[in-house]
Amino acid sequence: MYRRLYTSLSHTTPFLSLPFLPKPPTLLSLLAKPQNLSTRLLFTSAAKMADAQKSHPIPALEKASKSELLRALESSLRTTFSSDSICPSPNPLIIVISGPSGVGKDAVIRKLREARENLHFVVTATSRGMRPGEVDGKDYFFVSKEEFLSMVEKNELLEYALVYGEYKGIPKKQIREYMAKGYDIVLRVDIQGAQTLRKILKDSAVFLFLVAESELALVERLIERKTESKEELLVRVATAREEVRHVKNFDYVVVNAQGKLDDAARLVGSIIDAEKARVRQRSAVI
Ligand SMILES: Nc1ncnc2c1ncn2[C@@H]1O[C@H](COP(=O)(O)OP(=O)(O)OP(=O)(O)O)[C@@H](O)[C@H]1O
Repeated sequence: MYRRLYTSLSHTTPFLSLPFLPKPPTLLSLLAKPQNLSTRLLFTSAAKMADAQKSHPIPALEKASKSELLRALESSLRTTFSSDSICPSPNPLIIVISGPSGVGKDAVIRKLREARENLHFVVTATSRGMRPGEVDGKDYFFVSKEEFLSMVEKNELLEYALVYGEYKGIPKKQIREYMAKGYDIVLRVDIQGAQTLRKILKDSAVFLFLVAESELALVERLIERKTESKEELLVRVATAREEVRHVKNFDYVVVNAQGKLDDAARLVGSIIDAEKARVRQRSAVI
């Protein structure tokens, strides 16, 4: 092709001797020198290796021990092999788990807590009453409305919201303390909270959206939980329908299908593992 272009140009435009166009390479010149940069580099480093081998011969592989071979390789390369980690340790990660009411956020987090270490599950402060089985300081910090508003006043919360008539908010202090110790942070928020956190944290945190396999499954789950009044149930179901549209603002979507809680928790764990292996790490500052 190159030869054809060169020939046709020099034939059709005789007044142009085309000094800017180099002559096509001859077969001999092709054989004589390496053509591209990588071949040339290979050639050069192979030549260097051959020199090094002459001055520091590497013993026969079948006769030398591993440490003899290591020493010989080191002296050939004129450097020692470092046992330092090749990759720096990953940054502490902030994982935001959200989804419609009753989808299983608490249930998935409970499973995750059993299965993984080095995760800190931020305990949210709330002004709502305690549900049966909940423990203060473990499930939530249950505070009065006045106490909650005082925390807001002192700028102690990363984000807060009024949800179904009750306040919920994330204390900053806990996040800072645990991130300083190298823990990954799990935040459990409703969709409204996730939207606010996205604005504050942008891409420095990873956002997971939990969904049921269908709208029907979600409603059945809420009915079976038996923690809502008729009126609350209606509001939550209507809200959930609207909330599913927000999935596009999240990084990952995890289906928590009926009876498949373990699978959902495992998938969340795999997402955390993948995030820890990212080349460009997220870096959150609170
Ligand atoms: N995969 C699942 N299969 C069956 N039941 C489930 C599954 N996941 C959660 N549940 C049950 O569904 C109900 C709602 O779950 P959970 O309380 O964890 O939801 P939530 O998203 O935290 O709700 P809210 O935002 O209202 O607090 C609970 O009774 C829980 O045990």
